[in-house]
Amino acid sequence: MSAQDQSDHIAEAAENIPDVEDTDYPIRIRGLTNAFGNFVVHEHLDLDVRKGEILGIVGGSGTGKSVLMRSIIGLQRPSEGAIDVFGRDIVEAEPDEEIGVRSRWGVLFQGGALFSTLTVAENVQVPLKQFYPELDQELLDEIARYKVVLTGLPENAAAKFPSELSGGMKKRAGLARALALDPELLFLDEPTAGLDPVGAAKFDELLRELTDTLGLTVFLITHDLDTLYAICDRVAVLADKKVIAIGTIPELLQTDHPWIQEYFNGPRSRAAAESHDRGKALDKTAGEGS
Ligand SMILES: Nc1ncnc2c1ncn2[C@@H]1O[C@H](COP(=O)(O)OP(=O)(O)OP(=O)(O)O)[C@@H](O)[C@H]1O
Repeated sequence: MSAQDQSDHIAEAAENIPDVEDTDYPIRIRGLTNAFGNFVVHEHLDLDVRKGEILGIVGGSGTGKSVLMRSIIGLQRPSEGAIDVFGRDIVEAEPDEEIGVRSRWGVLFQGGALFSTLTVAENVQVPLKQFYPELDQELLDEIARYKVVLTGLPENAAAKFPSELSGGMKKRAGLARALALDPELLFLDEPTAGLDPVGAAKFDELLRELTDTLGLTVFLITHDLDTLYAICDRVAVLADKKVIAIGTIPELLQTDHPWIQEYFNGPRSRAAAESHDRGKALDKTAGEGS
């Protein structure tokens, strides 16, 4: 497809995005197609992310969850389609062009992706220096310390290198960096992968708490069924190159797509659901007793 054709398709898709108050849906995607050569990952995919929600993104391995995230943050130019973030067109913008939204999101990539030669504080300061080069070092240090503590790390973790941290601490440090710019939108790619169940549950708890207190909207790629039950408001399912369903888990269970049935009705999902229900019952008992 020529560059002109590509632009025409994108412009056409953009017209299909209804003109609503952008704050209701910080992310709106219409007709997204991503392909690598002849291999099509997404085909005419639509998705709306609601303000204030934690949206879980699930799908089999290779269904394009990470590619979808990369498209939204402008790291993967789609072959067709429109992606609006806070009402700004991401697809048409050049990667370095200042379009006023890049500082409004934070990203935690798969594996944390901390710079190994920088301390945690210096890692947190990377986006700050990029967007606010005029900030003096004293203020940078203060902001980094605050973000470190915000994510539940001890203050002395700020001076440590990633190699000196446990897996769970590294995830928190990555989260601290993702929160450096006080974003409204947070993208997380499998944040609890590799954590033990207790560490994963604590990370989930932290994420829910931060989402509610900071008013975040969260795009969360995960394979972790406990995470889906514990903290996601809705779940979007990627299959057949599209978002085939989106809703709460009970709503998804109403659909008869085989992957959804297998995923949410399988033994692992039932165990996660039961554990979640037990947790809620215990919370209720504790609440009544106090
Ligand atoms: N830069 C690239 N070049 C070629 N193919 C790519 C590229 N990036 C991703 N792909 C392919 O696109 C498909 C979707 O990849 P993606 O990483 O988004 O999957 P995923 O759903 O996140 O998978 P997983 O759950 O295993 O992490 C895969 O088949 C992958 O090999």
